[in-house]
Formats: sequence, C-alpha cells, structure tokens
Amino acid sequence: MVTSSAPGKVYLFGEHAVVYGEPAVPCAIERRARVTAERRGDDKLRVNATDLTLDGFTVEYDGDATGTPDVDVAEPLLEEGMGYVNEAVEQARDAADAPDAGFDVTIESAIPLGAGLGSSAAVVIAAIDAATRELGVELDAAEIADRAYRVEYEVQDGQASRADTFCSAMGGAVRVEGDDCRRIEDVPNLPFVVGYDGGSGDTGALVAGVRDLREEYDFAADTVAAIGDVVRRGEQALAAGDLEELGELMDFNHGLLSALGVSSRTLDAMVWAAREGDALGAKLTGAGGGGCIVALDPDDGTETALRYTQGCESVFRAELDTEGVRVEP
Ligand SMILES: Nc1ncnc2c1ncn2[C@@H]1O[C@H](COP(=O)(O)OP(=O)(O)OP(=O)(O)O)[C@@H](O)[C@H]1O
Ligand SMILES: C[C@@](O)(CCO)CC(=O)[O-]
Ligand SMILES: [Mg+2]
Repeated sequence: MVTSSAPGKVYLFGEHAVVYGEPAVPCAIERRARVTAERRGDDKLRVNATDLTLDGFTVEYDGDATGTPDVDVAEPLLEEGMGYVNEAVEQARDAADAPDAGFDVTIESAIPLGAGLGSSAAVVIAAIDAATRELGVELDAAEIADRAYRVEYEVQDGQASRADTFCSAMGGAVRVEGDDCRRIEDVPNLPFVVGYDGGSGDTGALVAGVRDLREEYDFAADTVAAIGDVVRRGEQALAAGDLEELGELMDFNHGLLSALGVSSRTLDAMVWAAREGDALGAKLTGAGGGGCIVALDPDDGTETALRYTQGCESVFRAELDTEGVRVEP
C-alpha cells in the first residue's frame, strides 16, 4: 500500500492563454490531494473518493472500466469523477508494464473540486505516483507530470496545457510555455489570499468558449496574446520582487479573462472586494466560471473584506508549497 500526495495551485498569471502557447505562471499551494493505491488480487479498480463533493462514493470497475458502479449516483457525475482516476491508473499500468494490475484507490483531498485550484491535476499526479510505486516502479517528477498531462488532455477532450500538472508535480512557482516547463527559482514571498464562492466551473466548456471567441474575433485572439504580454511583464516583476507591479498586472490579467467571458458575477464581486480591501491585485484563478479568486495582500484587509462579501463562502491564506509530489508515511 502506498500513499502519495500532490499540491493544488493558483495562477499568478496566464490561465487559458497557456492553452494557445502563451506562457503562464502557476504556483503550488499548501493544499494537497492524498491518494492511496493498494494492489488487488484481480484486475479490478475500486475507487473510494471520501470527500468528493458528491458526498463521497465508491465505484468498482473491471479491467476495461465498463463495470457497474455499486452506488446510486447520477451517471454523468460518476463518469466525471472516475475519468481522471481511471486514466491515471492506465498510465501507471503502462509505466510499470502491468496491464492487468488491479487497485483499491482511496482519495482524500483538501482541494475544492472544479474551483480553479487544480484538483484534477493534484489527484492525477498523486494517483500515478502511488500506483506506480505500488507496482515497484519509481518515476521521476518530470515523467509523472508528462503522463498526468496526457490524462488531462484525454479527459478535457484534447484541450489542456501542461501548466497544472507540471506545477503539481514539481511544486513551487513554475513557468510553462507550450512544452517548455521549468521551475522558477528565488521567488519572493507571495502573500496569497484565496476567496472561494463554493461553486465550480466546467473546465472543458470554458476552454471551448475561449477557443470559439478566438476563432470568431481577431480582437479575442489579440486578448489572448495580450495575456501573454502581461505574463512576460509579470515574470520581470517577479524576478525583481516587485509585489506592487505584480498586483497591478494581476488586475489587468483579470480584466482580460473577464473580456474572454470566463469570469462570473461572484468572481467579479470577490475580485472587487479584494481590491477595496487594499489587495495589491486580484484575479480569478484557473478555468473560471465560478470557484476561486486569488489576491495578493501582506495585510489582513483582503481577508476581512472577503469575509463580508456576499457570495464568498470561505477565505484562506495560501502559502507557496515548494514541494511537489511526495510519498506520505
Ligand atoms: N477528491 C477528488 N476525488 C475524486 N476526483 C476528484 C477529486 N478532486 C477532483 N477530482 C476530479 O477532478 C475534476 C475537477 O477537475 P477540473 O479540471 O474541472 O477542476 P479543477 O482542476 O479543480 O480546477 P482548474 O482545472 O480550473 O484548476 C472532478 O470532476 C473529478 O473528476
Ligand atoms: C484553463 C486552463 O488554462 C487552466 C485550468 O486550471 C486549462 C489548461 O491549462 O489546461
Ligand atoms: Mg483541472
């Protein structure tokens, strides 16, 4: 039995545009998904997701993933909940050359689902690591990231970047531009505050929406390119440790994402509350549509402002997690 964990993330800059080859800077945060994999005597896959927002569920699949779930949950929800885990286990079987390996998989995650904090990437990274180790194979973090990217690409219908999965595997702040993925060293202390509206967005649908706009309007394509410009400028501000400028650029990045139609009333409300609470800057994080915003604030003004904002369900500080995927004792 092996348990591995991997962190969620916030985007300092660049979500969505990264899908079209612009650079992005996601940062791992100290909120983890823990996945335990235990080899079974047969080729079945049994998944126990204790704190999925569907109140937890258990599903038993046979080797080709066509078995009948033993719980009474709507089919689409199950499919969605199972897709990532299934594909992650397939990657582990492939890496260990054990096509018939069956597993009992248990997921415990502190990362809200579909809220822009990279729950899918964290679950997939931890699952690949735990399942391959259980089969006696140790992959390095870069290979786990690469395999997890293939899972996200598959489940998100061929529209995914390497950003979330690379960040979760490596930890820290990273820079991703197409296939070029690297860690950013010597990042200043980034005082992240996260506001969560309790909702979620559909990553696949939101990415498809941006793609359609981009194809329809040149100015939407220009907006995506402008996000790339913000990110490049942001990298300089990050290297200089200039938090004021980082904040200003986060505000700009949010405006551009909003123009691309991926914000929402509550995300906007939280962004404005953060700014009125004297945040250095604030933006939505991840796919958008609902879920989380991230603000930069070394003081407690943003937290206080968000606590009094209608639609904001919880507020927390998020520390940069310099550690990526790891085995848990
Ligand atoms: N605790 C969990 N147990 C099982 N599956 C999970 C868990 N957390 C996430 N998932 C899977 O990840 C999916 C959510 O992924 P999605 O990409 O939509 O959102 P996200 O990764 O949280 O946000 P974003 O990609 O915007 O950062 C869920 O529908 C589920 O399939
Ligand atoms: C919206 C997106 O850029 C980030 C989702 O966390 C999609 C992706 O990069 O795969
Ligand atoms: Mg995701």
